[in-house]
Amino acid sequence: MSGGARRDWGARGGGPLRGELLVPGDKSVSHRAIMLASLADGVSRIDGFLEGQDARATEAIFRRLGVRIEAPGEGVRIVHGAGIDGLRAASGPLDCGNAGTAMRLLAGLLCGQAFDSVLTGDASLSKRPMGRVAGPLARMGARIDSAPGGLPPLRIHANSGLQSIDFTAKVASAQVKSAVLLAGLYARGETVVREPQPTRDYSERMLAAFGWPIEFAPGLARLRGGHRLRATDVAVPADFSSAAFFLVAASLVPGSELVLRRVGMNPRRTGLLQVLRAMGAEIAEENPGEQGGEPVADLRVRHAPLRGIEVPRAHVADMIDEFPVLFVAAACAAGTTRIQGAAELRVKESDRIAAMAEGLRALGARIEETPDGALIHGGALHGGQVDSHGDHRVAMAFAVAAQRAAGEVRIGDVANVATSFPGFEPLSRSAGFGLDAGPA
Ligand SMILES: O=C(O)C1=C[C@@H](OP(=O)(O)O)[C@@H](O)[C@H](O)C1
Ligand SMILES: C=C(OP(=O)(O)O)C(=O)O
Repeated sequence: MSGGARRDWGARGGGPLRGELLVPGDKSVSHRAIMLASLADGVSRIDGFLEGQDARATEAIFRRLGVRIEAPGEGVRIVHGAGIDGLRAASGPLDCGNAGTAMRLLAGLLCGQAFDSVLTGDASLSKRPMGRVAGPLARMGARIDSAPGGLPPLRIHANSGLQSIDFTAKVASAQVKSAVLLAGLYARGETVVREPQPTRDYSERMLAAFGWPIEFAPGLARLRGGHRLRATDVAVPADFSSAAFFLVAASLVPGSELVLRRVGMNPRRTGLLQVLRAMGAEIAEENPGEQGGEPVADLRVRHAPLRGIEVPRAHVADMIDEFPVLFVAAACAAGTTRIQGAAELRVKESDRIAAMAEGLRALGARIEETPDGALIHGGALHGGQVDSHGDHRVAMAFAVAAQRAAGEVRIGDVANVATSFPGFEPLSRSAGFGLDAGPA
């Protein structure tokens, strides 16, 4: 589940980047579409489903929980909803693979069921903190056992009466918010989640689309237990986080012009766009529209010289998955970029501050790490050997760095790119990236 055999890349600048690209479907939306469609009454169709390992892990888990899911074509799923109380116990543990989203949202959802479940993950997920969901869920009356330190695996005991809570989260995390809201579907009374900074609101929007009464505004969500979900079709937009690699690459490589088609533009996801523009990037939004209740647009990006900035803390949650590639933009910009308030990066698939600082230094960049960010001094990059630490976003960020580096960049341990961005290699090559799969 965690990407299979080790793979490496050899990457180098291949000249200007050009063309029109459609990146795969949004990962956050794909996870949630499977979950809510599985719990709904009736049949839902999902189009644009991400055929990546993370979303497929969630799909496989719901099949094991007794839900019939057909896959008639690439990116299409027909989900025969089991109803809000229709899931069945699976025999054996449920493997979330590399997906923090799967494990944390499922923790919330499964503590509302009439049976016990065990959630496991790969080596990376097994090091990620689950106390942040187990804590509030325990306050709701859930019984969840974890390994020492609040780590996976999680054993979730059958629901013996969940109570609603009014929960003020310490970390800005859509996964924590979603876990509490999903448990709230099964709780008596009104569940309220308050956030220190607003995070992506896909769970809220999608619950509303499936007919569950919910009130939400940036930083706040409230719902009551005891309703039912109505099947609905979901059209998943292209993932902004996947488009981000091309936004930065085309900005950095002279002569480039790329169009990223039909990209999801939920304002809680597009912080990188504001930050890149403040750095001098030329990115235009064209053909704005709507897909599956989400704003979408084509993004046209042209090469432009970038300058370092202080990244506003207010944007951090809105670009939490884009920091690896922002590190690359900053390392190639004129002047210094300061990142603060981003300690969450240390508990993602890898410690993304350490992984990016280590790799960019190996390519000649000057970076000072801080506990919650970094100071990145822009300059020229040379070739070298870097390690992605098994982290998909770190691997793709270094493939972008290589397009601007003076020599070849060898990137170790890239198999996990398939968790979020299947087809990254051919798609990026079609845009002009120099990128080969090398020997291990
Ligand atoms: O809810 C989601 O779908 C996600 C929330 C974010 O995690 P946190 O909630 O841990 O910040 C993000 O990093 C992850 O890729 C997807
Ligand atoms: C952090 C990420 O995902 P998850 O938490 O679902 O593993 C990511 O995709 O960058």
